[in-house]
Amino acid sequence: MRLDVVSIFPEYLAPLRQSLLGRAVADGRIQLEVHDLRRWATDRHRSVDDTPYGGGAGMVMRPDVWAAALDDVAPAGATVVVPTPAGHPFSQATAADLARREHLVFACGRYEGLDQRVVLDAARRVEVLELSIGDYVLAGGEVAALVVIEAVTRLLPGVLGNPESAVTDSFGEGSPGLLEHPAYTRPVEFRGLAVPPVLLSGNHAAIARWRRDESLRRTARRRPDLVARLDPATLDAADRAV
Ligand SMILES: Nc1cc(-c2ccc3ccn(Cc4ccc(CN5CCCC5)cc4)c3c2)n[nH]1
Repeated sequence: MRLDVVSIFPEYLAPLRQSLLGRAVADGRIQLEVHDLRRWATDRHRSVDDTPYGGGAGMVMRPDVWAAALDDVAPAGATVVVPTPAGHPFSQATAADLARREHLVFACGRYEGLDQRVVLDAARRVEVLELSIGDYVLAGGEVAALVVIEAVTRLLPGVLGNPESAVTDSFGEGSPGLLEHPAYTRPVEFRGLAVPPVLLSGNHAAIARWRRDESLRRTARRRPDLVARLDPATLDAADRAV
């Protein structure tokens, strides 16, 4: 997979060169290039923003600068991801879809976002996805790009340490729509808090049942919205008793 990120704060993307992802980049399993948007600015002040038509607070990022950047960085066949508070909700399903693509380009805006014609023009020749990572407003797209890139690249074979967990995570295929159960490790007692005895029992059926129950309880308590979406066919009699 090739990743290109365009931003006026390229150093914001430095975390992509750390940890497992950084190693995948260093050994060429992932190609990563971060570009400073100002490279495509034309005037001597290298300005990238201007006042909004129709008035309103803040500044909007200029279409000419962004279009020039995407012309260079996003060839036919690339997928352009534009983080925005107004985007389609980013989900594990979206991450799995993006993980199957060869070339992702992230257009990270600042100020009040990009002139909409940047999206409209790019969509004429590549797929453009406007994505929101949650219902809160960040100061720019860089952190959202880091979130999407991490969620996507951890699904790539050979990038994640433990391929198994990508399946059993809360929103992975392993346990559809349930939050994951609590996890424990040594010591067996810590500051007066014990590990649930079932986990020490070696009774794998009882352990699986306990984990399932805990997932159902947590999901019912913290995410009633997910419970509403659960497919009743995936709930057995014991589930219904929780
Ligand atoms: N999931 C998620 C993604 C982002 C995000 C992504 C890219 C950019 C680029 C600039 N901004 C700041 C920003 C500030 C104000 C407005 C204006 N809107 C009016 C009403 C609510 C806000 C838009 C945009 C970003 C924010 N935030 N949250």
